Amino acid sequence: MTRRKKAAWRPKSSKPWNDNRTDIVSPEQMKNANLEKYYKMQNILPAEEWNAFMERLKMPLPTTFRVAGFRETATVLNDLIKTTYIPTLSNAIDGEEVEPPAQLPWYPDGLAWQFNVSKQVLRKNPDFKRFHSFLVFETEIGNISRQEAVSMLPPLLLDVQPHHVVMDMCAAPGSKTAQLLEALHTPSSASTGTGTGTTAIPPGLLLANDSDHKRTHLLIHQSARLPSPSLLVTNLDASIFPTIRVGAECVGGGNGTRQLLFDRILCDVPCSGDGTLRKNVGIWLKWGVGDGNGLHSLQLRILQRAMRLLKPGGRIVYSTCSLNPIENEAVVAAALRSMPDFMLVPTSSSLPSLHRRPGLKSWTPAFTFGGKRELQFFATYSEYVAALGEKDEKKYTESMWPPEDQSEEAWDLTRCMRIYPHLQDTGGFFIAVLEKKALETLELKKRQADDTAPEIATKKPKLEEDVVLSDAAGAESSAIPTPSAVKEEEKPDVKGGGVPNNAKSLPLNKTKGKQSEETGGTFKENPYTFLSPDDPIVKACIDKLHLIPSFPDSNIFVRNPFGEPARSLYLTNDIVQSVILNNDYNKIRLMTAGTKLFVKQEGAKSSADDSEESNSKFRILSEGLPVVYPFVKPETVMDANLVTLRSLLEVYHPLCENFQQPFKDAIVARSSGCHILRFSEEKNDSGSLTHELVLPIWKSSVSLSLMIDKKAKSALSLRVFGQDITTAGREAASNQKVRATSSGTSIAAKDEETDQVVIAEDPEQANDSVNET
Ligand SMILES: C[S@@+](CC[C@H](N)C(=O)[O-])C[C@H]1O[C@@H](n2cnc3c(N)ncnc32)[C@H](O)[C@@H]1O
Repeated sequence: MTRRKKAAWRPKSSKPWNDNRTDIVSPEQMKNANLEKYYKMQNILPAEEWNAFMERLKMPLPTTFRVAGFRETATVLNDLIKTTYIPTLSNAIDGEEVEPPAQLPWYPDGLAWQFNVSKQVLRKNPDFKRFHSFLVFETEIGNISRQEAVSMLPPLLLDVQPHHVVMDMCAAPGSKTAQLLEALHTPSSASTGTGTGTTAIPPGLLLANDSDHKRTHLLIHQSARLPSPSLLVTNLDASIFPTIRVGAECVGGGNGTRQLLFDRILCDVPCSGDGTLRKNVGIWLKWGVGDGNGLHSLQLRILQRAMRLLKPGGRIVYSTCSLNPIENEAVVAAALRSMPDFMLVPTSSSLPSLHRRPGLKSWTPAFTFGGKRELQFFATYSEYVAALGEKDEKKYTESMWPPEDQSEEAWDLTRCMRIYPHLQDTGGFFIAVLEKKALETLELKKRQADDTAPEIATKKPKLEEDVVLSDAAGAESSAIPTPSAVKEEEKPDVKGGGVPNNAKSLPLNKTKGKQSEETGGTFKENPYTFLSPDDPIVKACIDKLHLIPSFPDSNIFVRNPFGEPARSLYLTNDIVQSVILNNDYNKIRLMTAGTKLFVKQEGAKSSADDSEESNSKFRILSEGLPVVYPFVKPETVMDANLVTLRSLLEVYHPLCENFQQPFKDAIVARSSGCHILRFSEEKNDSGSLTHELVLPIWKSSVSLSLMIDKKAKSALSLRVFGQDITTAGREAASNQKVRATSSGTSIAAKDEETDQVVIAEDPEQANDSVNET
């Protein structure tokens, strides 16, 4: 379970950007004798760097953010930051040179930024204020993600491709999940930054898991910002993550089902979090050696489980925001020794402009005994055991000590990556990249080791599943003691919650209701019921949007046992559908899958009473449009210009007859219901659109509505027209003026009072768990 610290560690209120948390810990309190003693003993740094390291630990973190979302949108927004905002942000203020935001040099495509300006500057400088409100709006709608710089690293090193089967084992609140999803939707290598376009429906999948139910909801909220038919979210203990079955046709062909093995796994495990000291200043008061010691066993079990779920040739990134070797190198070393078919990938040449240090080869665990705070260091496990009194429990395992034999090059711990705060003004972090030997290498090794090799060589190659299972068996007989062996789960029972393997070839409506039969335990999610492509609502949605035949119309599901398209229709890709059909969603605690695509337009009136019209009451969600758009016949999309966009933003329901020609005639001729508008690049006196934009509208009998939410409208308005021209935006501005005038307080003074530089806080920060970045 997560080690969540008590109330004293949390902010009293949400303070998004005020990192200098003097409300909790004064600068004088930023010291901890045990912490210093412990890390000095570990020799984490050369002596001459120690002071710089400690000084930096006491300073607030600079603000970092990432331009998020699908690659094309992100690139457009990033260009806007570079061309519109940055040139205005380098003025001297009161004679003081202000550093404009700078791109993190190691982040692909320059999509991540860092800035470090005082609140005074943000208050005084109108250009910074303008930049700030741009960031606020774009963050609220998910185009910008405020994330610690070091926390952006693990997904980059995982090198996810669209065809990969990926798992994020400890995913909540989901900032790294969002990056992984982006990579899954970006053809070509996301890590090298060469990705350009977007894959609307990638063939691979991302399974994001977290054992904390509440935090899993945050994760779902976060990842909904990037609609993906390839996403699954589960709520399980990663250290005993069950076997997932999938139709053989999705994993190389054949009949029946196979165990789903992963190409890529991120283990961003729960940790003591002392690398986040600059942000979570409460750690200065609370840090204890027991935090890391107590987590070692869980961390190791999670990593070992990931290793068993990995395909041959696959890759795992293990990461923590802790500096403690017990949670880092010790876990990696023990895991490698328990499964010798893995190697550590050298990381020194990846992301060349990132300053990092190699992993440690030696360290000395420390403990406190008898309620005393004094640390006792033990160079070996046997010294520790010898020091225990008769009544003392032998709580810790040998795996916490450095391995004696470190001659194996493939397990060289210096291949791990350590990031320290003083190296490039970040938090502290640890990353190890592990790879499992490819199938051919494994088989060759088996043959060499086996006297009966010639006989085996004539047999069919082993299934991936068999190889993994035999590895697991090997692991359990390994000489290295591990905190607790993970049992290989039995194949899940597919009868209650799943359907036969050939479900897709069965009439799909036969699956309706099946999964609702078993709703054991406390898991109370609605079932997943796939609709037949012949379902009248599915057909109406497809017809209305003029989708081409390659649209995966048999992958649409609803979340009720009866297959009633009551409110929302969701879309998966083939492999996610196969996971849903071949597993009991209760047993795998499947919280959500795929992406919501169509929703019923409440209050929509049909102009005719026939059922075809009433089926057209469903509309495409704006978030789902990027997924569907590649399947829309281009000639059915309506062209519109900036004048039309302005009217749609300024008024909630502009009348069709008030639009300019030629759009007026075109929209009048359309039936009521959902339509898609396309705006091309354009510049006029009032605004400028630098990229093609597609938006959904709803036509009632006489008027139109732009079907994006208020915040998205405001953000779009700021981007295109340089100001918030929306009804909501105008109302908010005039209310603010009235409030300021009636209280006699200027808006600037108000800012001073709140003492914040505000961009909507990311949920990670809102939850303020000490053990994460
Ligand atoms: C460091 S945080 C993950 C941060 C996340 N990767 C991100 O970037 O937003 C660790 C997470 O592990 C979860 N966790 C703790 N124990 C777990 C377990 N046994 N299995 C799965 N998740 C666990 C916690 O709930 C927490 O959300």
